[in-house]
Amino acid sequence: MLDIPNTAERKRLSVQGLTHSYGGQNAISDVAFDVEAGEIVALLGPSGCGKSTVLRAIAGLIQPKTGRIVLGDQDLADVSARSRGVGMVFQNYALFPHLTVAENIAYPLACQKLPRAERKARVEEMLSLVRLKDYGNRLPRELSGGQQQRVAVARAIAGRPSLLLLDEPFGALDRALRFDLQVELLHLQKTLGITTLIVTHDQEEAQSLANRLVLMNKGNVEQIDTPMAVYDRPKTLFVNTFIGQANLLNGTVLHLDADSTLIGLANDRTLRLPRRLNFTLGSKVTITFRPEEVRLSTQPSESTLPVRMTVSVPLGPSLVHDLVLEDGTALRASEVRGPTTFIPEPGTQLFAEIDTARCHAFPAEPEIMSEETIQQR
Ligand SMILES: Nc1ncnc2c1ncn2[C@@H]1O[C@H](COP(=O)(O)OP(=O)(O)OP(=O)(O)O)[C@@H](O)[C@H]1O
Repeated sequence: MLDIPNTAERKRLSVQGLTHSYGGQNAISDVAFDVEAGEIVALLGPSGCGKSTVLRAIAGLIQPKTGRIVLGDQDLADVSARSRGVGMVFQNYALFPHLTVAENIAYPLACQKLPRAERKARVEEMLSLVRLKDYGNRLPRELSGGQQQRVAVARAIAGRPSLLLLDEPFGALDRALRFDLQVELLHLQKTLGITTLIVTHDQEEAQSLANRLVLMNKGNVEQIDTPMAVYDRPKTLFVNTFIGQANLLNGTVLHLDADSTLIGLANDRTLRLPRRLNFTLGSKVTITFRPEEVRLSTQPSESTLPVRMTVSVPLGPSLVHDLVLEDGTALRASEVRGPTTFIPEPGTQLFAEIDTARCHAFPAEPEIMSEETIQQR
């Protein structure tokens, strides 16, 4: 990898109160977040939540109804898409099919009216950077998907943008190649220090690439945090179920003490959380916990819930157990597999102990209660 100092001026991106609608329907509402200079942030959320709309507004491809976008100390409201100093990479590469790799990379430089000699040097530099030194004379169709995407990245950064926007850049590639390109992109981004915003619906991609995640749902931002904080301390039920797997139990607040809360579950079962929840007595709540926070045993104790084994599946180093509670609610438990790990037969009666210190509680949401109780993505 080349050492290229000062390829672009590092700039902070600030998105404030961004709202946009298509045909009267709000696609995004009051979206606000910052990307620090040189930082990589992922915009993450399910299909249709408004991620691309945010990206398009930042790139200047659409004019938002309200809100401000500031790059460095410049408000971009009156700056054309071309003059924003933004490099973009899309899922479908969008290379010019009739131009060679080198000509594709040189294209934005020609638009910038960079002198020919400098253009040539910059193309060489970019080809080295994305490890395609000997491919300059090929046409895009003579490259693999991964190589084409590397050219798209090279073209996006050739003009030394101060902001790089990536919209599902590896969505069309298979898993192994995705991973390789993610590692490469990280390396490139660190080398160049370009402020980067990546849009993805793939939580693993977001978690492995980004310093911070912006979680979007139905046009709104629900949480902005580091990947670990989002996993460990989700602020909403949506975030909790979208990132990683979560078991959901519906219950009612039965009793509140100074340092514990008793939750009533189906079949007169109860769960005691070791803290006072911020709910009133009688509130309907949804209690969540991760599969790795469930321990199974063959003997009941005061704090266990009876469960019946549906199936146990070995997944690489772990063993994943699908279970049902007495009322039919599905429950998933996982454990690290060892040489002596016991794999119970389907139908076995077991007892689940939930790590109540790590449970989260949210106001019950009727539409989620009627869905499958274990959310898997
Ligand atoms: N040009 C358009 N005209 C009308 N509605 C649109 C247009 N573009 C997007 N929308 C709608 O706006 C909402 C947000 O779309 P957007 O493309 O920003 O979502 P997204 O999170 O990027 O989704 P995906 O991951 O599927 O690309 C969706 O409901 C979508 O149907």
